[in-house]
Amino acid sequence: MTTASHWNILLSNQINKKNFIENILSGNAVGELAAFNDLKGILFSDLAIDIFIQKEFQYLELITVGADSHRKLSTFSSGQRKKKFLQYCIDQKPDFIIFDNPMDHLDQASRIELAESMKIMATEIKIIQLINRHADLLPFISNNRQINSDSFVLENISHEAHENKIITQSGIPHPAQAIEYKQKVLIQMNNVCVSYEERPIVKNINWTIQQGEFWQLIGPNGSGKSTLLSLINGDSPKGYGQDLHLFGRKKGSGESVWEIKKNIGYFATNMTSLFTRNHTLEQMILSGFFDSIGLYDLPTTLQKNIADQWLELIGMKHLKNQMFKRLSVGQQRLAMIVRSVLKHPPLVILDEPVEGLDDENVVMVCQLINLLKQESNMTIVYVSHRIEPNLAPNSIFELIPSSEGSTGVVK
Ligand SMILES: Nc1ncnc2c1ncn2[C@@H]1O[C@H](COP(=O)(O)OP(=O)(O)OP(=O)(O)O)[C@@H](O)[C@H]1O
Repeated sequence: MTTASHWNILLSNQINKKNFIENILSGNAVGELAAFNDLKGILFSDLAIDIFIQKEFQYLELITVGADSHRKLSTFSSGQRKKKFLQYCIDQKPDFIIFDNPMDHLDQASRIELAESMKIMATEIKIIQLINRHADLLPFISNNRQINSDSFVLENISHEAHENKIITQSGIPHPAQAIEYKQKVLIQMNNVCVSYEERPIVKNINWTIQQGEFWQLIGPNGSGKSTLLSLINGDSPKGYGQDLHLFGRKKGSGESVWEIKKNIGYFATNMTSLFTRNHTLEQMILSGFFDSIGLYDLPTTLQKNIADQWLELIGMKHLKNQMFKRLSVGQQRLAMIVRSVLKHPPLVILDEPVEGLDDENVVMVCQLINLLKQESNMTIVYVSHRIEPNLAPNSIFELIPSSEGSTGVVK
C-alpha cells in the first residue's frame, strides 16, 4: 500500500463533490487516494463551519481561543471563523483534513495566513485541498490533479483557457413594468457610524451611489462590508438616527422596508440554498417578479415571455422545465442573478457572485454582469475579495480597518 501524501485536486462545478468527499471520509476512495482509506479524516468547509455554528452552544467551549472566548462564532468575520475552526479540526487529531475551497470568502492577507497555517500543519497532518480555480493551487503541494467526471478518476491538470462565450446575443430583455426612480442619487451616507456592543465597526462613512455607476466594495474580512450592505438594503436597525438617505428618503422618516427593497435586486451566494422546494428553473426565475422564494402567483404571458428571453440569453432555455435544485452550481448562480435583475431594479447588489464557481463559470457570470452594465442603466455594487480581470468597475469603495472603526476611501 502507498503512503498518503498531500493533494491539490481541481474540480469543475459539474462534479458531485459531496459524494467524492463522502467516499474519502468513509474509506472508499479508489486509485491514488486509496492510501487514505484506513486513516482518520475530517472535513474543513464552509458548510461544516455553518453546521458548527448551529451547534455552537454545544461546542463553543472546545474552540474558544484568546480574549474573544465569550463571543459566538457566528459574530466573527469569515477569516476569524476559519482560523478558529481550523484549530478545532487540528485538536481532533486527524490523520488528514479535506479542505473544501478553504480560500473562499477570505481577503488576500487571510489567504496568505491560512496557506501558511496549512503549510505548518502539513508536517503532521496530510492535506487534501479541493478547489474550483487554478489560482488556488497551493504551491507547497506537489501532487496536482483534476477530476472531470463522477467516476472521480484523477487526471493531470490541463491549463486550457476558458474562452467559450455563452452569451451570444446583445441586448437584455425589458422589464415587464419599469420601476419609477428618477433621481440621480440612489444612496447617500454622510458620516455614518456603526458599533456592535460598543465595538466600533465603521466610522464616518461618506459614500454616494448614483444612477448607472458600477462599484466594487472591498475591504479585509471583518472590515464592515456586510454591515454597509445591510444599511443599504434597509435591514439593519443601525441605520436609524444616522444621516443615511436611501432612494431619496431619509432612513427612519416613516418609509417601509418594502419601499426600499423594491428598488434593489439582491444576490448573495447563500440565497441559492433557500430554494429547496421542487420548483422548475422557469418558476424560480419567474418568482423574481413577485419577490418570493418559489412561485406562488400566476405569472402573466408577458412575464413568461420575459423569463424565456432571459433563459435564451444565458443559453439555458432548454433547461427551463428542469428542477432548479438539480442544476449545476454555475447554472443556479446565473439563474439567481437573472432573477435579481428581472425587473431592472435601480440598484443591483451582487455579494461575492463568483465565490465557489469554477474558472469556466466565473467567465460566464462576468459576461452576464458586463452585459447588464452595457445594456441597462442599472447601478451595480459588486462585493468580492478577488479582482476579476474580466470585470471593470468604474469606482472602488475600500474599507480600511482601524481600532476606532473602518474608514471608507473612494478609489
Ligand atoms: N450581530 C453582530 N454582533 C456583534 N458583532 C458583529 C455582528 N455582526 C457583525 N459583527 C462584527 O462586525 C464586524 C464587521 O462584520 P461584517 O460582516 O460587516 O464584515 P465584512 O467586511 O462583511 O467581513 P467578511 O469579508 O468576512 O464577510 C466583524 O468584526 C463582525 O464580527
